[in-house]
Amino acid sequence: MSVLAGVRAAIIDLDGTMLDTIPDFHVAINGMREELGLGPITQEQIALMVGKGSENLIRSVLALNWDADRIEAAFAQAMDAYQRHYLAINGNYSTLFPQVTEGLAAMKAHGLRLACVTNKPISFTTPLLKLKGLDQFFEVVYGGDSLPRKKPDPLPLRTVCADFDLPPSQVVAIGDSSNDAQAARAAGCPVLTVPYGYNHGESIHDTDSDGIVATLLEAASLIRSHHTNS
Ligand SMILES: O=C(O)COP(=O)(O)O
Ligand SMILES: [Mg+2]
Repeated sequence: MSVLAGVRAAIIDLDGTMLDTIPDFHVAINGMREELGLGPITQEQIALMVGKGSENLIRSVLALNWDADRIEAAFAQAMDAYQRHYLAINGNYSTLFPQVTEGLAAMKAHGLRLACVTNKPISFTTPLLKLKGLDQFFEVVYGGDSLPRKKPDPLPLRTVCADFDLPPSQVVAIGDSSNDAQAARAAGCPVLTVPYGYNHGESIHDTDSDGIVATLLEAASLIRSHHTNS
């Protein structure tokens, strides 16, 4: 996988890559639904809708019951309720996927610079990274509302490359979904995917990437092996 040979930095996705946040989403979404007079939905339903930011998630959740006009009429109230419920429990039900901390530590030890780019709002992201002890690894963190456009647009990845003063070919993106892969391809970054996250109900094998890694620790080893071989 020679595309990894010159890699000097990594951009890591959050939901579905570092943290299993579906249980947090589940509590917050059902809290919002209850306020709107709607019944609870399952974690499995929510996992199909996560990855394209809060607005998309709320619209998808409401579309289970309501038509477009009704969604628009209630959207501001729904977002307000969702944000309030999410911030009240942010991180309490979510867990680290296996070997995330070890993988990030290994990447740092190999001299890689690290950024986190997520479609999660930055007001959720910053306290969550801190609570889970992940903030220490990242020089740069962008949420879904930090920049004018979010993934799958390449802007957040290109911005990190500029921040690090590195060409995209030297910055690998690692994520769990086709959003991450599309953003990376459009930015010109190599991309690795993990198979355990949320890929809109699609197999990660159908997503265009430079390789599937079982954990972030495996990603760290793979990047290192290409350094030492190059
Ligand atoms: O909140 C989301 O849409 C998920 O975001 P992420 O997978 O980009 O971290
Ligand atoms: Mg993700």
